[in-house]
Amino acid sequence: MPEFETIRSIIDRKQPLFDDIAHQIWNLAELRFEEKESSKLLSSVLEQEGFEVDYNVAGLSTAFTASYGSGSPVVSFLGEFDALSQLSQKPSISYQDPVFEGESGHGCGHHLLGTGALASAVAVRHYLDKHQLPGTVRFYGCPGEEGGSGKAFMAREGVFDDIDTAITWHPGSYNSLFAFESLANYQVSFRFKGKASHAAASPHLGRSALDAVELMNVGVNYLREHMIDEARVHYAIVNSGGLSPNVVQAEAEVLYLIRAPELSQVNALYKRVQDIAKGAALMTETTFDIHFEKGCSNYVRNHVLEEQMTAAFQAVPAVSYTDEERSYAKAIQASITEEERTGFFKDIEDMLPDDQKNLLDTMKNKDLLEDVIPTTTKKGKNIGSTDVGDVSWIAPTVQCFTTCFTAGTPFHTWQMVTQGASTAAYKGMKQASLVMADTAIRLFESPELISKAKEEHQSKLAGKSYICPIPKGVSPSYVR
Ligand SMILES: Nc1ccc(C(=O)N[C@@H](CCC(=O)O)C(=O)O)cc1
Repeated sequence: MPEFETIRSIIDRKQPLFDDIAHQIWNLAELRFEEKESSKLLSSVLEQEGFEVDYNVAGLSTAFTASYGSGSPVVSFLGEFDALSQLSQKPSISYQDPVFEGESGHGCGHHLLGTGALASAVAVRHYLDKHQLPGTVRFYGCPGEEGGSGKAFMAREGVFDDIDTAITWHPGSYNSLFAFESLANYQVSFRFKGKASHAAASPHLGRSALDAVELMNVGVNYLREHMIDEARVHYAIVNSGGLSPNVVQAEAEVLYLIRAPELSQVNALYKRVQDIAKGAALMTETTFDIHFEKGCSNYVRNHVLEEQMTAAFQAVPAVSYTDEERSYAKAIQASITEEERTGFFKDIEDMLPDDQKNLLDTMKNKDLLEDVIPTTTKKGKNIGSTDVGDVSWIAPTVQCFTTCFTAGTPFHTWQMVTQGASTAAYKGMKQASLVMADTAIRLFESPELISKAKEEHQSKLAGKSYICPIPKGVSPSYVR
């Protein structure tokens, strides 16, 4: 069993630095694959801690790895640090107010995610030294999770091939294992070309690419009734062909995100969406080409590792909040709708084991949930997609959520951005660091757990092996 006090004292000593790094990344709010400064901040801490750092990993300028120690086992932590566009927001307030209108913000807490995972790697590095434990601890600086699937690009180049396990977390509004599967997806754009013309004088000579986009979307909307319930297809018109209604739009582009529980199902849907695009082109006498942006795999859970993380959660004391933190959480609650809050607690109810549903009664009165929510091995609800899925196909992977935000805070909102800079969020980050470090040390101390986790992994994959959903030759796409 890990000496929890050792882990805690390492992290305690360095926590002011970690909080400062997270806060700087929050301020930078760099978008996918452009996280130059954020990546540098994290890698420089690891360099100072004696890790060997590789930059430009997999040809991505903001991806890096940092390793400490040698030989096996190789226990890794995954850290993200990208922000979301259009979510600029002032810190620690309870109303929407951007710092700079239209700029980016950390609406998914990745400033905490990357820094919290880094703190675990640092703690484990010192712990290994102190206890003379063999093996390698590695931190993966993973850019572009949002709409970029940076980890899938890294996986395509074999960057994760020698790891034994991967550990990560995600900031959230409760403490628990990440007890969900996630959806595999493809992100693909369809660029239609038509012919410009004067829309009043010679409309008969024009062929509208925008019409093609609209017809394609209508076609896909009819497809929805005839696809599996768990699938999701969304689109954004990223080029509507211009701002003049009196010019027939000669070009237009629509970006699709196609999701399903398995990549094979995504692929089948993708073929049907392509047929719809062909139909739209035929109807409008336009042409189109396809630009494959990225894809990611579904997340494979590992219960052997989850058991260790559950034990780690029990070793870490519950966070206590100040009156000020509680009243801030309450103030944010005022901006969260009844439906959002009800849905949030319904999700927790679904997650709880049948004989522990009563835990919900006390939680329902709270804004900041310090409780650890027990989970089961049953399939959780659909939470979207994550490129952690790709890593989970390569090696046994485990993740948790910790409470960083008030109950019911929806992801990708100004509420998440503003709370991301609050002291309660940093407490959640620290709790995650402690849980992840404790989990990792359990694996270093009992490598047979890794063998068991690998057996489970092999049996879950049932003979299949990882195939990167992103074809060779596709390069990462930036936010437009
Ligand atoms: N623990 C989480 C992991 C991922 C997400 C999330 O929102 N992911 C994006 C990723 C989309 C993508 O694959 O590009 C999504 O599902 O829309 C949310 C919580």
